[in-house]
Amino acid sequence: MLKAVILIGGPQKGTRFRPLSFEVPKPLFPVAGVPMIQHHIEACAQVPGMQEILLIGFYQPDEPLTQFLEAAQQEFNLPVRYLQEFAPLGTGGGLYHFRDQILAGGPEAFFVLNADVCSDFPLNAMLDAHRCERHPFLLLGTTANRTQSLNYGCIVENPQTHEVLHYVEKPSTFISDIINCGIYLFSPEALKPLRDVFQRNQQDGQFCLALGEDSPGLWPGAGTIRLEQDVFSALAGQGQIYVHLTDGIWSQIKSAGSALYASRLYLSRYQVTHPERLAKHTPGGPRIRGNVYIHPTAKVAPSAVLGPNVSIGKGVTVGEGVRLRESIVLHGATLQEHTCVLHSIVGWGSTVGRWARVEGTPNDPNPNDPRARMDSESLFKDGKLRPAITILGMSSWGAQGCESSPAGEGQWPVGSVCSSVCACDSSFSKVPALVTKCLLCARFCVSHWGQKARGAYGQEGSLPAGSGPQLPAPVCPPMTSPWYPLSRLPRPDPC
Ligand SMILES: Nc1nc2c(ncn2[C@@H]2O[C@H](COP(=O)(O)OP(=O)(O)O[C@H]3O[C@H](CO)[C@@H](O)[C@H](O)[C@@H]3O)[C@@H](O)[C@H]2O)c(=O)[nH]1
Repeated sequence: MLKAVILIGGPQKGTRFRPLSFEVPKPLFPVAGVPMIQHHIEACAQVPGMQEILLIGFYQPDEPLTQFLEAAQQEFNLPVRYLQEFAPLGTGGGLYHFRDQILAGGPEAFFVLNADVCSDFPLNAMLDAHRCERHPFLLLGTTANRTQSLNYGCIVENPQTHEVLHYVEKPSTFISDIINCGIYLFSPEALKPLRDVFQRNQQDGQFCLALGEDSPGLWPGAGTIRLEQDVFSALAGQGQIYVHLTDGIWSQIKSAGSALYASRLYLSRYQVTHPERLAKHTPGGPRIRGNVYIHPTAKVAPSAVLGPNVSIGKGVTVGEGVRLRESIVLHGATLQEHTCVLHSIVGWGSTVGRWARVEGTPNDPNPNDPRARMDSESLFKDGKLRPAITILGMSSWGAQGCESSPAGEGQWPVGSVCSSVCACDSSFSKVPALVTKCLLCARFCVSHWGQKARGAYGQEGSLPAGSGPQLPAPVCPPMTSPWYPLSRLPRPDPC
């Protein structure tokens, strides 16, 4: 009997995924048409002997999460339960805290999966490897180039036995090109080292308290366990941790750009795993190029051209003559006639006006380097904007375009792009506008052509106070360049 645990983190995690993680918990963000962790659950459900899947995190169990769990239980005919940590317990703390639930029923082993990875999940191969030797810890490893390996847990293995001899989490200098995929198979004995770390942390805590020190600054709290540093690094070279190497698909999903890349990987995998999810060209239907997912409730005009690598969510409307490529269009969005959307994510309920062009810059791994991985670094480096996909945030006013928005300055729906002079009577209304959220400080912004494109954070054209997430003071960099690829939006008609 087997179990699986998916580490889903919580609201404080996933900051690089903003603004998309404001609207849904990051693990539920749709990648290739289904929530990110549904890919994990599907893979686990296919392992013979899988009895239960546990999600561990520190999200409040809200409606979307509850609905997702119910739907997953029905679809996979397996118990899928959420266990909420009382506080962020790190990657190992939740496993120790909920050890009784994990070990209930006596599983021979349990998988542990990070939620924010995209993979073909070679779980059966890992299980075969585990059953030969029954080591307490089996890690899935893959390769990365020298520079990018520093962003991951790095593994030095014995090439004959695959024992992990040395493990360093995100080293500052090169250690190894074998990286930790965040996918593990643990035997029940793996929980013993976690108990040792827990007890040691408790003793450290008592020591700190005895010194009268403020404990949070000095020790992480008895419950917090970092699987990578506290367990893997500590036990490497002691015959307990082994690595199973894969050359299958794998990528982290940290930023919105990496979600688009992951969507492409999963869409191509659907050819083998779920061909029924891929749209096919039918007479009288839209033209489909390459791998495209269209939710059955979406309305797509026959003259639209979609693909490759497009995912269209529930209730989306795609107008006549629309061109969509390398993009995700989320629930309830509307793409009006002749819109062109490339390398972008169009947020929930957004409207892109007629003839608008929304284009991001792909930042995929270098195709000439077989070991290259997706970079998920910050949007700005050395004060300069790095190439990135375009994201339109969610529309707060539902699926309305600027043309039909309520009159008055600052009344545009977030996420809309106005392609023509709009009906509202504001000083901004005579030029095409993009209404979005600042990717860094999450304030609402309206960017316009000309001078008003700059310095618009929460000032001119901003949405009414209280309409967005209340966050601390903004951390926007100086506006040395527009933060959005404005040059790619349609220019206003000079007349
Ligand atoms: N339940 C729970 N989950 C957590 C917590 N903290 C993080 N997680 C979850 O644990 C996973 C790892 O998150 P991070 O701590 O952000 O680590 P990382 O930078 O993604 O690096 C990890 O994954 C890499 C592969 O993607 C590894 O290479 C690396 O070694 C490490 O395991 C994510 O799925 C995250 O949601 C926590 O306190 N509680």
